[in-house]
Amino acid sequence: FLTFTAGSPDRSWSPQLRHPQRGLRSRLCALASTTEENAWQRFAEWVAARGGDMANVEIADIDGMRGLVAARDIAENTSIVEIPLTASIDISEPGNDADPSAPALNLLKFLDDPELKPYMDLLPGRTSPDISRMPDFFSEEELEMLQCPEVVQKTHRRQQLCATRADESSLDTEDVKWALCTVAQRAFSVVSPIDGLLRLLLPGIDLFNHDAHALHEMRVRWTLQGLVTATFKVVARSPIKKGEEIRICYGGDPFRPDGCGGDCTGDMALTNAAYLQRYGFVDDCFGTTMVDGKWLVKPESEPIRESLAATSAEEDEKLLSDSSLSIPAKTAIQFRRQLKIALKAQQEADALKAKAEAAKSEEQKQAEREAKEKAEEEARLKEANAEEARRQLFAALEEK
Ligand SMILES: C[S@@+](CC[C@H](N)C(=O)[O-])C[C@H]1O[C@@H](n2cnc3c(N)ncnc32)[C@H](O)[C@@H]1O
Repeated sequence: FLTFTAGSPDRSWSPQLRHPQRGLRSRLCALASTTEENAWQRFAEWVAARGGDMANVEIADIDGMRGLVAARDIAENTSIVEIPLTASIDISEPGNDADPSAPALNLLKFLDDPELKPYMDLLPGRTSPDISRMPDFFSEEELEMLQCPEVVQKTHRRQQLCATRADESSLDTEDVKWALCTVAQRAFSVVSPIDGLLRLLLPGIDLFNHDAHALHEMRVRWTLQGLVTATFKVVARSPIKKGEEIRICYGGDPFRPDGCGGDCTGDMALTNAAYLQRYGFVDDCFGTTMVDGKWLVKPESEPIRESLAATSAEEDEKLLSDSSLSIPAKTAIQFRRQLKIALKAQQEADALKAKAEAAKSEEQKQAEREAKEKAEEEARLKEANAEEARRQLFAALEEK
């Protein structure tokens, strides 16, 4: 692992907004004298001053991607990072939960708050790989390369929303898109016992990269100390050695306890369409492939299947060996290749299942039908008993 060292500043990690009212030009000049290393140190000190604890980790460049590595050995079941609610940045827009542009506009308002500078200085900027891989920044040609009309349509809607909001607020559309993507990648949705649904930036916790197999867990604990407050932490679920990169899982995996147990309808485990649109990358783990496969064989996915047929996974593989591909083009081809792999796997599994079904004798099929009916009858009975118990309880309470 390469930890960030002093050297020429990498401006791509800092927001590059061009709005003259915001005095960003002078801020970008000031940034030219910063280095990743001292930006990290200022950030870690800032988190500590706000009551957070990041002493167990440090920022690093791992094969070209920024993330967190263990600064020391970390024992199982201990906190890796802890951030109190008071160190979070609330970008919620009360009463407007459904509009993704609302927290994005709030992020833009906070961008030049001197109090928050150590955090804002670390946000990946408009030209960083993290942001360039978001479909919102793809050209029309690159969007077509996804071979997925559903994602293209959703991206067009997001682009239109950003253009409208930029127009209404006299902002640059690219800046609103940057903010929308940054919120999608980094903000957490949290249900507060007092305030309901909140959109929070959790400085430090948003530096963990994704691994579908990661065991480490994000937890929140609400407490009443005069005021309601909370602590957000990432807890080690296996021992971690100093220098190891630490990741968390962004979406459920069907095989994890919080996943769907192998019959996912996509509510818990994310599809690659969701990974791409929220985070700008493609996940090739087995669980995501399975969830993609189930999504892609559905009748309503016919337009996607037709579009994917334009090239084969093998052709896509060959295209990916071209080192001159732009970041968006590479991301788009990785995406469509992964969908083809998932679709083929699901179709083959379904064909095998159908063949096994056809090979069953009439007696076997009859026995299975009877077992299914029996199980359904038992479930109905159980529910009826529970309902009766509830009814009796309410009747007894009413009598009292
Ligand atoms: C919450 S941030 C994580 C920290 C981020 N890498 C940084 O430097 O600030 C999420 C973003 O990190 C990148 N990322 C995280 N995990 C990744 C993975 N497994 N593959 C590719 N990119 C990943 C993506 O750009 C994603 O949107």
